[in-house]
Amino acid sequence: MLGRSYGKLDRMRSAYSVETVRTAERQLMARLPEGALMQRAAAGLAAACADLLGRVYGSRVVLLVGSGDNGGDALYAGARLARRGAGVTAVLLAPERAHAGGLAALRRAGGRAVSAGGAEGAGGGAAGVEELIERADLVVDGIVGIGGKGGLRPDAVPLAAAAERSRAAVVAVDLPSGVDAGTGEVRGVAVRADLTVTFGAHKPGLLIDPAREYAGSVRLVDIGLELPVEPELEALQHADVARLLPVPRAESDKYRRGVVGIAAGSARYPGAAVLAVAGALRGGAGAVRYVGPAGDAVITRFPETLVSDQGPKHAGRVQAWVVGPGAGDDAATVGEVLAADVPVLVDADGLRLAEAGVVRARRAPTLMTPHAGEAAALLGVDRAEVEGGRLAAVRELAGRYGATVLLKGSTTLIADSGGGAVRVNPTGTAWLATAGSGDVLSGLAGSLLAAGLSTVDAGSVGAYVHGLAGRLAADGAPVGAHDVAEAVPEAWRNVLAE
Ligand SMILES: NC(=O)C1=CN([C@@H]2O[C@H](COP(=O)(O)OP(=O)(O)OC[C@H]3O[C@@H](n4cnc5c(N)ncnc54)[C@H](OP(=O)(O)O)[C@@H]3O)[C@@H](O)[C@H]2O)[C@@H](O)CC1
Ligand SMILES: Nc1ncnc2c1ncn2[C@@H]1O[C@H](COP(=O)(O)OP(=O)(O)O)[C@@H](O)[C@H]1O
Ligand SMILES: [K+]
Repeated sequence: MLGRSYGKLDRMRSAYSVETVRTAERQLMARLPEGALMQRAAAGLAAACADLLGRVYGSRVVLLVGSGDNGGDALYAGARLARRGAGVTAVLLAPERAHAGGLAALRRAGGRAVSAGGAEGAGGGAAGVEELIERADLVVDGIVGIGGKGGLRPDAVPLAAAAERSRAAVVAVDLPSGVDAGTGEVRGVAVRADLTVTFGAHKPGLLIDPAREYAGSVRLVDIGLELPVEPELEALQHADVARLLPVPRAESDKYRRGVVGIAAGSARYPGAAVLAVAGALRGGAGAVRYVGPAGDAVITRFPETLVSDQGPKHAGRVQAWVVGPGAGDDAATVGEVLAADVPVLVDADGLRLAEAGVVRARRAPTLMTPHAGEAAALLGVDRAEVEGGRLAAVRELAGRYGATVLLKGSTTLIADSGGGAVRVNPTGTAWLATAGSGDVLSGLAGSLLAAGLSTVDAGSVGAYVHGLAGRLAADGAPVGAHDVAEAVPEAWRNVLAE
C-alpha cells in the first residue's frame, strides 16, 4: 500500500523564490498576448475546483477577492465555473480596485459580486457575507498571492475565519493568503486551505512549515515559465534517493563499504548509544564501531558492533564519525572526534560542546543535526523564532559554522555552507516526534557518510529514509524510536523498488 502511495514521488521537486518567479513571469509575458498567463492560471484553477466539487452544476461557490492579480485569477476561474452552472458569488475586499477584466467576465457568465462590507449588491452586510461563506460548497481564496506582505490585513481576517468555520472545501489561489511565500512564516491569521493551486513553480513557503500546513495538498499548474536550473529549495523524491543509496558490489568488503564510528551515550543515557548504533547498522556502512561508556548496553543489543573502550583516537579505521547523542558533558570526546580528518556528524550534546571556530577550521566536512531548540541555543534566539523562520535559521547556522546543517522538526531542512539549493525532506511524519528518534537518524546519516555520500546527500537521504521508516513503522499508531530503526530496511526496499 505504501509502495503505491510513495511511488509517484519520482522527480525532484523544486521551489523558486518570488523574485525568480516574477522575473520568469515578466520574460514570458513579453512574448504572449496580454492576459494569456492569467487565463492559463485561471483554467488550471477552475479545473482543480471542478475536480474537488465533483458536480459543478448547482454548486455554491464563493470567491474571496483581493485587489491584485491573485483576485483576478479567482474571478476568471469563477467565471468558468459559473458557465458550467455553478452559483458563483465574489466577495470583494476593495470593490473599486478588483480586477476589472475578471469582474466583467464573472458578471457575463452570470456570477454576482458583493462587497466584503456588504455595500455592493445583495450581501446583507458583513454578517451576510460570512453566512454566504459558511453555506458554500467551495471557497476560493484569491485575497492575496505572491504580492502579499505580512499576515492578513484586518478586513480580510473575518473572511478567513468564516472559511475555516465553513464546511466548504477551501482552495487557495497560488498560496494561502497571509503566509509568507518565500519563507513559510505565518504572522497572525492566514487562510487554511484544503488545496492550494500554485502557478508556474512551487514557492518555498508551500514546502516549509508552518505555511505548508496551511496549504493543504498542493497542485502545480504549468503556465510555461522558464526557470533557472538551480532552485532555492529542492525535495528529493524516490528516484533521486534510489540513485544515492549505497549498494554493495561484488568487490565490496566491510571496509570498502565504510566503517562508521559512533561516539555517543553515557552512563546516564546508554539508550542514545544503542539507538544511534541501531540506525548506523541499517545505513549502508560495512561495520559500526562504538566508543564510549555504553559499550555493554550496545553489545548486548547488537553483538555485531565493534566496541572499544578507548577514546576515538585509538578506535582504529573509521570513514566517518557520529558524535554527541546522549554524550552529556564529555567535551574531550567531541574535541577528539572533531580533530579527525574524516566527515563528522555532530548531534545533540555534541552541538553544545563543539566550538564554532573548531568546526570551521576542519578540513573534512561536518554535518550538524540540531532540532529547533538546539538551533535556537546555537543562534542565541528563541525557539519560536527558529520554528517560524526555519529557512533563515538553517542558512545562518550553516554559514556561521562553515558546515552542512540539518535542521530537524516538522519540516526538516538541509543547508550547505556554500549556499545553493536548500533541501527539504518530504517524508517526515509527526509520529517521529518520539524520544530517541533523532539518535536513530544520526546513526543512519553517519552510516551514509561513511559509505561515501556527501554531507548534503547523507543528511537528506538519511532524513528521507528515516521519515519513510517512521511512516511504515507507525502506520497510523504510536511507535518508539527502536521501531523506526527496525523499519529502515523496509523503507530502503520501498525506495529501491521504484
Ligand atoms: N507570477 C506569475 O507568473 C503569475 C501570477 N499570477 C497571479 O498573480 C498573483 C500576484 O499578483 P499581484 O502582483 O497583483 O499581487 P497579489 O498577490 O494579488 O497581492 C497584491 C494585492 O494584495 C494586497 N495585499 C498585500 N498584502 C496583503 C495582506 N497581507 N493582506 C491583504 N491584502 C494584501 C495589496 O494591496 P495594496 O498594498 O496595493 O493596498 C495588493 O492589492 C500571483 O500570486 C498569482 O495568483 C497569475 O495570474 C499569472 C501568472
Ligand atoms: N512534528 C514533526 N513532524 C515530523 N517530524 C518530526 C516532528 N517532530 C520531530 N520530528 C522528527 O523526529 C526526530 C526527533 O529528533 P530529536 O528532536 O533529536 O529527538 P531525540 O533527541 O529525542 O532523538 C527528528 O528526525 C525530527 O525531524
Ligand atoms: K491566495
